[in-house]
Amino acid sequence: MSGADTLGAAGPPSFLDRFRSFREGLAARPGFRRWAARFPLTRPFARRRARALFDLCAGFVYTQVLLACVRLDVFAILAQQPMPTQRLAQRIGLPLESAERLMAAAASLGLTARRSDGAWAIGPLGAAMIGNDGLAAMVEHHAMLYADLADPVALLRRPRGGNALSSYWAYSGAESPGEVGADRIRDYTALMAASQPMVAEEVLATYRFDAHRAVLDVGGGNGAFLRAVAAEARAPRLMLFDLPAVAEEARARFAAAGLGARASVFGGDFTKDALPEGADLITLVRVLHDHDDDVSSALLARIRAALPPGGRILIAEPMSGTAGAEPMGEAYFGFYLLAMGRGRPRRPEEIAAMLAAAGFARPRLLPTPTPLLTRVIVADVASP
Ligand SMILES: CC(C)=CCC/C(C)=C/CC/C(C)=C/C=C/C(C)=C/C=C/C=C(C)/C=C/C=C(C)/C=C/C=C(C)/C=C/CC(C)(C)O
Ligand SMILES: C[S@@+](CC[C@H](N)C(=O)[O-])C[C@H]1O[C@@H](n2cnc3c(N)ncnc32)[C@H](O)[C@@H]1O
Repeated sequence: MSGADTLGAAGPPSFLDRFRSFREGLAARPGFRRWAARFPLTRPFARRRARALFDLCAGFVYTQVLLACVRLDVFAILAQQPMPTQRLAQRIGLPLESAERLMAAAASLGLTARRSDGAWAIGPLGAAMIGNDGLAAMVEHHAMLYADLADPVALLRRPRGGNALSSYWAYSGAESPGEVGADRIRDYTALMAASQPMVAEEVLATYRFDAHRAVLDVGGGNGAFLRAVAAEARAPRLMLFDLPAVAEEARARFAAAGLGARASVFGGDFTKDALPEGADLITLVRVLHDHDDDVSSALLARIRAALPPGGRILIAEPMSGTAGAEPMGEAYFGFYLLAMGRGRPRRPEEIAAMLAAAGFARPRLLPTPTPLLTRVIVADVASP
């Protein structure tokens, strides 16, 4: 992986920069836009831009169509059996006209599809929601995010914290995260466990855990990730560190899964407490981006201190600058974490630099099947 981020580096604008600036200068002129929308050679570009800008204007409406489908369980119903509007309306408890309106909207977004016999069926994007309870839970919990984003400029101006999301993620605003009680961790821990399968699938498709003696998952939630590892890899012992209230839940879940003897669970606060030793691999799954640079760097140093020579760290989370999924990092997680009050999505190069500063060597970005969902970086303890 290459070195530090070069954003903001001085230097003359490139040829491409100058071309873009010329092009956008033209596009900013209403008269040119009018002409380009009619001229056959520029018309396709004009239409594409109009559509892209319209999608940005309408994004909230689209997401509410999705939310209505999730709340009314439309995808599961249509996946079971396509049906005409009348029957669907009865099934989801909507007036006929509203069901027709919702289905037409959902079909235009690829969530459902109208068959040639007039019945509604699952669409390509609705099909991707089937069996993914975590995604449905994410869609539901966005109500808090949208409430916090109602005035985005105010959100950008005010000191961070004091939002719906910052109280939901109780550790993000807490003076002493270690004292956060069971009632404040329950909802986010359930959301993380529900959405963990889509992340674990990506990590397990990317990295083999078999070669390790013991894996410590720091910020491991109720243990969903480690249970997925245990199902694939027989060898490693399982170790989990999280806030005391979360750790208690993880302990109960491991016992219920028959993994009580294979798993050791530790409660604590990784901003203050040392991490348990004994693992040759420490994982951070959807943890680093939650924290500002000082806390993240200190956490990496603690992880380094807990690892033996030859030990390894694995970081799995969505990252900035993911080709083909740029808005996921910069726009979605950038603003999500702003509303949460802490942290930022980082580019792989930035994480690599933080790892080097904490005493890790050979950072590698491993290819995951769906980089939008998560990317994976591993690095090894540097030899002295
Ligand atoms: C046979 C023929 C002719 C054709 C085949 C067609 C074909 C190849 C179809 C492909 C089917 C396929 C494989 C579809 C795959 C679809 C996938 C993988 C869809 C995935 C979608 C994932 C989404 C929308 C993920 C959304 C994730 C969100 C919103 C995550 C939010 C996470 C949050 C808020 C995390 C919070 C934690 C914190 C606080 C930041 O730490
Ligand atoms: C976004 S969740 C990710 C959970 C899990 N790794 C997953 O991907 O499903 C972040 C986790 O870090 C834990 N955490 C946050 N701050 C912590 C701290 N100071 N000490 C220990 N754990 C902490 C949270 O309790 C939570 O379980």
